[in-house]
Formats: sequence, C-alpha cells, structure tokens
Amino acid sequence: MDEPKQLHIAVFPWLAFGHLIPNLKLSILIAQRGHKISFISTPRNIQRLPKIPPHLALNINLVSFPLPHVEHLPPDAEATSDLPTGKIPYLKIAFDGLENSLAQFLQSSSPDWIISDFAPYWLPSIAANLKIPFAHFSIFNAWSSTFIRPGSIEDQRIKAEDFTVPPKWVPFPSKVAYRLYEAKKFLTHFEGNASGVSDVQRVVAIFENCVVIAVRSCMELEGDYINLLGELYEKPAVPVGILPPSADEDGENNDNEGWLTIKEWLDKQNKGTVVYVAFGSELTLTQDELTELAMGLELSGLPFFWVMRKISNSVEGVPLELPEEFEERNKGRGVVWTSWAPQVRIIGHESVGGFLTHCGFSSVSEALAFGRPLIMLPFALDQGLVARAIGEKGVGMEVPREENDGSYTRKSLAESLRLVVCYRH
Ligand SMILES: O=c1ccn([C@@H]2O[C@H](COP(=O)(O)OP(=O)(O)O[C@H]3O[C@H](CO)[C@@H](O)[C@H](O)[C@H]3O)[C@@H](O)[C@H]2O)c(=O)[nH]1
Repeated sequence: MDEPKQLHIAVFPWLAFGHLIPNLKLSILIAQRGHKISFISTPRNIQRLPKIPPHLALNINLVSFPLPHVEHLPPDAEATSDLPTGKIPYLKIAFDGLENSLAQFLQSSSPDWIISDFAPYWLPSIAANLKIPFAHFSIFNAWSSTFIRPGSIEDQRIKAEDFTVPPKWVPFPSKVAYRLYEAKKFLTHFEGNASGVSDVQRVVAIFENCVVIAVRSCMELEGDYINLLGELYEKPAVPVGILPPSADEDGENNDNEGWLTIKEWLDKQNKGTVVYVAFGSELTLTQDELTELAMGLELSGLPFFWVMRKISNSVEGVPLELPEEFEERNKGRGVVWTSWAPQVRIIGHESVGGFLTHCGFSSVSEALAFGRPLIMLPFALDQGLVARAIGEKGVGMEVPREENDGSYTRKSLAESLRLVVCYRH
C-alpha cells in the first residue's frame, strides 16, 4: 500500500492558554501520524507553551508573529491570562492585526490545510483566495455550540429568555439551558466590543465557512449534540477526543520550581481531602464573589489550594481584597497561589479530593481525566451549560445560587464543598 501523503497543516489558535494548549495537543497528535505542523502564535506565547516531545520537534514548526501595538494593551500582553477581562477586546484588535502576516505566511508556505480557532473571522476570505481548505477546531463543546443558531446574530428579537430553555431552532436532546442571569451575560457576546466584531459573529463566520468542524469532544459525552452541530451547519462535525492532558503538559513552561513547592504542601495532606480551586485563565470576580468564595473555603474546614490569578483579581484596575487576616487564619490549611499553577499536575495529585471549578471545558476535561469530582461554580460563556450537562452525567454538583442575580453565599459554597469531598470518605 502507498504511504499516506505527508500533509503540511497551519494551526492558528486564539491567544488564550485554554485554546493554545488543546491546539498544541491536537498538533502533537497529528504530527505523531507523520504530518508537518506550523503552529502559529506570538513570541511570548510560544515561549510559554508546554514542551513538544523531542522526537516530534522536527515535525512541529513554531511560528511567531509579534502583535501590533494597540492602544490600551500593555506591551507584554499576548494572552488573555495577561489581562483583566475588560481588556480582552484590545487583545482581539491586536490579533486581528495579524491578518496580513498570516496571509503572507500562508501564501509563501502553501499548507495543505489550515486549522483555525473561532476568532479570525477574516480568515475564510484569505483561505478562499489561496484555495486552502480550513477546518475549525472547536475547543468549545457541542452543547454550547449548538446553542448559537446560524443567523441568530441578525435576529434583533432574540432575548435572554430564549436561552433559558433548550433552543427551539434545533431538536435539542436534553433540558440543558442557561439560567436567566447567565443568559443575560451570554447575550453580551452578541453585542459589539472594542474590537468591532462580536464573539458570536466571529464564531458563526468560522463555523459557516469551514470545510469541517473538529470538536474537542467524544461521542460518549455528547454524541447527539455533535451530530446536531453537523446538521446545523450542514457539514461534517467530527469528534477528535477530549484530548486529556498528561501531567507534564500544563503550559507556561512547566515551572518545575513552583511545582516542587506545591507538591511538598500537597504531600503533607491526607489522600482525597484537598479542594483545588481555580477559575481558568481569564475570569474576573467581583469583590463580593471573591469574599464569599474565601469565606466559604474557610467555613468548609477543608484544606484548599486556591489559584487566584492576581491579574484578574481586579475589576477595571481596582484591586480586590481578601477578607482581613484571611491568609493568617488559614495558614497551613490553605494556600493562595497567585501565579500560573501547574494545574494538571495538581489535579493528578492523590491528595486532591475535589475541584471547585468555573467549568471551563479544559478544566472539566482535566478533572474527568483524573476522576476528580467537581464542585461547579459557572460564571460566563459556555460554563453554565457545561455545569448543567456535567450535572446530568452525575459527576459534579453545582453550588446553589440566587435565582435572580446568581449570587452565592459562603454557606452554600462550604456545604457543597463538604458534601462532595467528605462524601467520599
Ligand atoms: O494557573 C493556571 C490557570 C489555567 N491553567 C490551564 O489553563 C486552561 C484553562 O482552560 P479552561 O478551564 O477551559 O478555562 P478558561 O481559561 O476560562 O477557558 C475559556 O475557554 C474554555 C474552552 O476551553 C471555555 O469553556 C471557558 O468558558 C473559557 O473561559 C486549563 O488547561 C488549565 O489547566 C493552568 O494550567 N494554570
């Protein structure tokens, strides 16, 4: 039999580690099959990526495009994790400024395929001009992608209430839906932002114009929704697997020193007792949310490891405060970690008994890969839907929230944590 042709594939992820890491993982899997990858990002992001296995280094070419200068964007900000949430639209402006660099690269290197993320709404016309087919790698699950109906962005009649029931535009096979306070937030992604193009416009442009949708998911988890996604956009929707991480693939350069300090603390805790708390790479809390979270952890009486990103611990530049003497009171029992954490290695440690998560899909899949139960506190984007769908599967429970504004209390948080972590003992 003939050897299959070696393909050259350009992979172009959005500038967020929740996207860069799974795109690199997919690139590694494709390279393992003998194909050649050009993985395109910015200089600082490339430096912070997990290491590529040495035997694949020749097959994966890391291509750096410096971001153009954009007003309001700090010069070293190249990923959403470098910014408070309110500044992310400026990162999108800088990202859109890569259009010419990407077009030139594609023209000169003529890849056989492009794998693109949701953000470059301008890519379809470049790909069409150069006659290069492009696939969309959706790191969002199919539950949430089927919620965005093609054409819904032009529909002025769309209301938050429409998202609180399973969508009417597809035969949605479950009761998974947003709560009203989540739906109101979700609708803001239909509105414009400083980048001039809403997130939904970006997603839909990519879904509508790609040749194939590759979903980071599997049929066992959401087969009906993956099929629905294909029907909705009238093209193949292919699950490529959840792409569970291995413990040495946690991004930001595998900071070993940090890990050794963390491991020393985790090693001292009893098996299955620690609550790992982390809300992904881009979420910003309000002061009330932060206070109730801190006090809930304290009230639970459980050991905790809390990744509290300093950068997002501020709303529009106003720093948030931990409750007075919180760290002193919880010394020894809890750790507040303010830099990038080696999440996958932490979740994999046997002392972790539960993961308090915002339900970013990477965090959820990492927890599932290590069999850690989830205590779910979704905030934005797809997170409410992920929480509901995971709740249906019975591997996590949601922290109860006020129905009208979505607020939560220290008491409800502490009770949920104890219910999940202590139930296992
Ligand atoms: O200190 C940190 C912080 C994050 N991570 C990693 O960064 C990723 C974070 O991804 P995710 O859990 O999905 O959260 P977000 O960064 O919030 O991801 C965005 O993208 C997700 C799709 O993956 C959506 O589900 C979320 O709603 C959206 O906020 C995970 O791999 C984490 O392991 C670390 O390793 N260390």
